Parts: sequence; C-alpha cells; structure tokens
Amino acid sequence: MMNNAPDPPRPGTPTGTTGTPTGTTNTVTSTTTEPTATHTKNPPAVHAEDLTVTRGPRKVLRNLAFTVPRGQITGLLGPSGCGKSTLMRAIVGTQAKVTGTLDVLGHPAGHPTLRTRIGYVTQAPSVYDDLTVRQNLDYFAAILDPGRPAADRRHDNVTRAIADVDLTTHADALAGNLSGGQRSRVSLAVALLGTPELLVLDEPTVGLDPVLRRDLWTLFHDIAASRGATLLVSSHVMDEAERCHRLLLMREGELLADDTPEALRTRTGADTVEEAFLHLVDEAKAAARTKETTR
Ligand SMILES: Nc1ncnc2c1ncn2[C@@H]1O[C@H](COP(=O)(O)OP(=O)(O)OP(=O)(O)O)[C@@H](O)[C@H]1O
Repeated sequence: MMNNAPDPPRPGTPTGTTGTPTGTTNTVTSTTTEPTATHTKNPPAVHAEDLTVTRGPRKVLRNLAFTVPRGQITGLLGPSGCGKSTLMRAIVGTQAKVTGTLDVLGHPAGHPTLRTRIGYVTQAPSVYDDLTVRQNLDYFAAILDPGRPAADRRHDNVTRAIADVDLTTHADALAGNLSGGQRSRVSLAVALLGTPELLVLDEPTVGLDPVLRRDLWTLFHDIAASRGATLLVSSHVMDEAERCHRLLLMREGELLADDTPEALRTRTGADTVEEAFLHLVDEAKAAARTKETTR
C-alpha cells in the first residue's frame, strides 16, 4: 500500500531532479527582486507575465500571464504539444530562450538559490537502470545529505520515499527491469527525498493503472497538506483536472484559463472540466475569427 502518513521534514532536494539554469539566452525579468515589490514578503510559488518561449523557429509559449499560489495543487492541462513541458522547463530554469517575467518562490526562474527548493520530475525517468531501486535512492540521498553521521537518516528517508511511491516490494529490483510506470515512480521517489517547496511533476501518472493513479493523487494531496508544498502537475487527461485545486488550461502555446475547476465549470455552464475546456477552445476560435474579419 501507498504510505500516506504525514512525513516529518526532510533535507533538501536531490540535485539529480532539480533544474540547472541555462541562463545565457534568457531575458527573464523579475517583479520580486526589488524590496518594494508587493510579493516580496510572501511571494507566490510562480508568477508569470508576458512569458514567451521560443524553440527552434517557433514561439511555443506566447505571452502567458498567471500565478500559482503556494500550498496547493495546480494542474497544467492541455493537449499533447501545447507547451506543458516547455513551461515546466522554464519554471525550473532548464529552458533557453525565455523572455518576459517569470518569478519562482520570489526569485527569477533559474536562480541558484532555487536549486534545493524545487523538485522536478521529468517525463523521462531519470534513474540508473543498472542499480536497484534502493541503490538509486541511496545514491541521490548521499548527494543530498552526505556524510557518515547522516547514514541512519538517509536510510529512513530512502525507505519512506520508496514506500511513498508503493515500491517497497520492488526495492531490490534493478530499475532496468521495472515497467515504465514503476521507473517513473522511482524518479518521483528521488524528488520526495528532499523537502521541496515546489514540486514540478511532468505527466507523473502516464501509463499507470487507475488504482495507482488514484493512490498517487492521494499522495500529492498529502504532500500539499502535510508539508505545505506547492505541486504543479501536468497531464493531458482531463479527468485528472478534477483532482486539482487550481487549473492552468493551455492550448497551442496560449493560456485559455487560470481558475479553479468549479469556477471553470460554472463560468462555462459545463458539467465537467473537459466540457469547459472544449467550450473555451470554441470561444477562443470564435474570438480569433472575429479578430481576423475585423482587420
Ligand atoms: N527541442 C525542440 N525544438 C523545437 N521545438 C520543440 C522542441 N521540443 C518541443 N518542441 C515543440 O514545442 C512545442 C511544445 O512542446 P512540449 O513538449 O512543451 O508540449 P507538451 O504539451 O508538453 O506535449 P506532451 O503532452 O506531448 O508532452 C511542440 O510544438 C513541440 O513540437
């Protein structure tokens, strides 16, 4: 069973899953570096204004403006290719050619002080196939919390992180022999070794069966409630939207909505977030047509 008991505080975030700023081609400004800024005392987890990202010849994110509040689960939803991973990479500081304002925990995205405060789990699991689950976790725990005196604490944290993602019975299995979903959960366990204030999870439930998906969402809610952590979770499965406190709905590099699931349903007169999404897509298309004909 998934261990959903509240966890005691744990040391920082594993470097293996934390963003490394690319920096050089970014011109991101910050609204929170000046002492007079309104957000300085208790800045939101993420604040973006006029955020644009170029990949290759295309602008894949265009003029995004949104705020991710702390201590909640924000779902980043939209169809494949709409720019969810790109936005997450910008937030953790690994995406080049980012312009506009992008503040994360009160600092410009990619700022060195954010490295231990953000946990990032990519779509492709970052695990060593020739190590067992426990050896993978031991390795990252040793980077995170080094030294002989910390050995017992490391052992406890590793055991707890493995239980969190329901892999206790596979602790001694080689990561290379696990299924895709199990390897993703090893990656998630690595991120859970630390006490990240912001957990950025890129499609963590892809390929998982419904029971495991439900258990992982229970775990996400536990992490938000017991640690006060902020979770930004991407998915292209609209039924997962209902499990989030807030939603960022994206389509083709633009933000269609930044609201709660309930407010979205109410505003669009829809029964589900999926219907609300389709309504917003139709609305955006109609607005684009009107703009085109009035030129
Ligand atoms: N390395 C790259 N170079 C150029 N364009 C890229 C690159 N990687 C992604 N893109 C483009 O950027 C856009 C956004 O891709 P992104 O991976 O962020 O989408 P996504 O919403 O996360 O998709 P998915 O749900 O399939 O993972 C896509 O149109 C994609 O083709």
